[in-house]
Amino acid sequence: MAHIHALEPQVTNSNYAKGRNTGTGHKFPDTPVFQGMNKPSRFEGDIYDLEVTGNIPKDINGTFYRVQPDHRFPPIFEDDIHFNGDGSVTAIRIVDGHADFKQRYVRTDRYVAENAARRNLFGKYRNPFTDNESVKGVIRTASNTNITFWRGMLLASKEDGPPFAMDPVTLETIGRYDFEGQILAPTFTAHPKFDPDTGEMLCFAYEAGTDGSDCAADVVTWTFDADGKKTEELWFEAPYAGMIHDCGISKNYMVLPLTPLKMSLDRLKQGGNKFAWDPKEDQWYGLVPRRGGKKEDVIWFKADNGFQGHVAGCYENEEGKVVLDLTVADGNVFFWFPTEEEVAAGAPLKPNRLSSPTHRWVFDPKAKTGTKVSPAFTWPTSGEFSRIDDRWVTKKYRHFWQLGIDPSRPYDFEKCGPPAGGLFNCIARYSWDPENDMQTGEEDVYFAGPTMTFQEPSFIPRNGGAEGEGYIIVLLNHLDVLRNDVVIFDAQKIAAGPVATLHLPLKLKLGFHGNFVDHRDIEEWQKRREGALGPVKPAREPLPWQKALANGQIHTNGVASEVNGSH
Ligand SMILES: C=Cc1ccc(O)c(OC)c1
Ligand SMILES: [Fe+2]
Repeated sequence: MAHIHALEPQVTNSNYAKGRNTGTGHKFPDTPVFQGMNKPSRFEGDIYDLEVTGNIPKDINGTFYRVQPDHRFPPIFEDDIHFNGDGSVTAIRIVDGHADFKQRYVRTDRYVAENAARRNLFGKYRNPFTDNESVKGVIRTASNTNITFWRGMLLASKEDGPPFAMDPVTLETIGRYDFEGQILAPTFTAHPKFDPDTGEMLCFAYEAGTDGSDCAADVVTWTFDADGKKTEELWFEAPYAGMIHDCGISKNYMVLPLTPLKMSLDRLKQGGNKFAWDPKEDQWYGLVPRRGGKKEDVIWFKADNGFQGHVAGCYENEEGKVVLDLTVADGNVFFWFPTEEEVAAGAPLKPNRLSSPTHRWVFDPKAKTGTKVSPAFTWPTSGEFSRIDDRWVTKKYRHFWQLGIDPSRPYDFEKCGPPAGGLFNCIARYSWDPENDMQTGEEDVYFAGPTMTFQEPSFIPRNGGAEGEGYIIVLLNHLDVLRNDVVIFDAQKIAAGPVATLHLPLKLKLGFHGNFVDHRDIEEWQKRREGALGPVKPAREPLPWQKALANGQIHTNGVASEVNGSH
């Protein structure tokens, strides 16, 4: 009798018929989204004292957190996308030249429901019309995009839902976090920003008006002071219902990049994609006053079509204008959300060949809304995932680090296949040159090698150091042997290569964002929370849209903002 494995090519897809999970098998799709480096890891566990090549600097005492989408169960739809995977958090605790590893899923409401059913119940990315009936009204977010530290807790976030709080030491999920009842909106950004001088958290949400799935243009911005009290809340409308992923903050403004990836409720109802790329639409930037602003005060700038990546720095220059530096690609980065025309034509999905330089925009707060702008200049860095020394958020900064895409370098296609997640084969420090009007500057580049790519870097400040003095910590993907390392560079000497390589005995997934947290901050908050402040309080009540749904009410646009009492 043939061994069962000999039959594998025939049985692999027994789980899918006509693109849908039939429930007859328990295997992930055979698509590139679930293969090779992208194969679900689904691992939770701990590794004490990782193997190290080189020396971990003794002055690092803290934890590097990062989060990855990692589907727990074979998806309902065979063509599911990476962005729809469950959030799974990595913690690399570094102390005294040693490093320990921990990996845990975020126990979202989605996780809990699917875990109990031992199967996927939520359908397509941000399309509740494709869900199993049993999870109607359950918060769908997978909390898979960023992990930030706030007042003694980690917040795992994804822009389609509220954040979930986790314990920074154990990675146990505490629960959905509503800022002690202060945020009842259905959505929350994956890119909250922290003002290093005031201790405030600046955050926002888009598609924020009703149930988080209305495809409308309602936007809200919030500020929390260092004591966790909400001090600002401003509701307004974006020029169109598109994606607003990252933001920049200066001392007096928040800048919201609006990307021409458009939402459509009709499309969702037909079981289609959440977003469609619109190559004819402008990229926009909303300039939002940080203090006491009214909705009439929000100024929108537009520029020729482009796809905004992540923000490096943002600050106000000597003339009081707002400078925003970020990568902007010249086409649709999210090729899995093609144009409506491409979908109608059944065009196959394929990555676009794009250039992605770093743009500098300079916005005049006295300009009229709708003003057309073009970049002040561009630095042809060709990359993504910019980071700075976060102590310089809101300030004129010198250094940023970015992953680079350099197709002129050797790549071992035979061993690695197409580069999963993009050919991020370089990491670089870029330092604006004050002698050259800060328009270009020094490039300090390290090439990973022909079988390796990087994930997003994070900066670790050196105690008492000047701007950019410290380390860069970053995940390295071994695409040939499907394993990950964590590498640490001297932040000022990237080209010199890693000072330490921490070897993981396993493969993670391609993640998105991460942050380093100094251990003194964790300890200080532990003391406060063991004392008068008390433990982190998760949300106690369902969100307004959930209550409305449970009462059979139709949750119309504006209901949530009335509940929030802000108009
Ligand atoms: C990188 C951007 C991005 C934008 C939206 C998402 O839902 C996401 O999920 C991982 C990632
Ligand atoms: Fe992001």
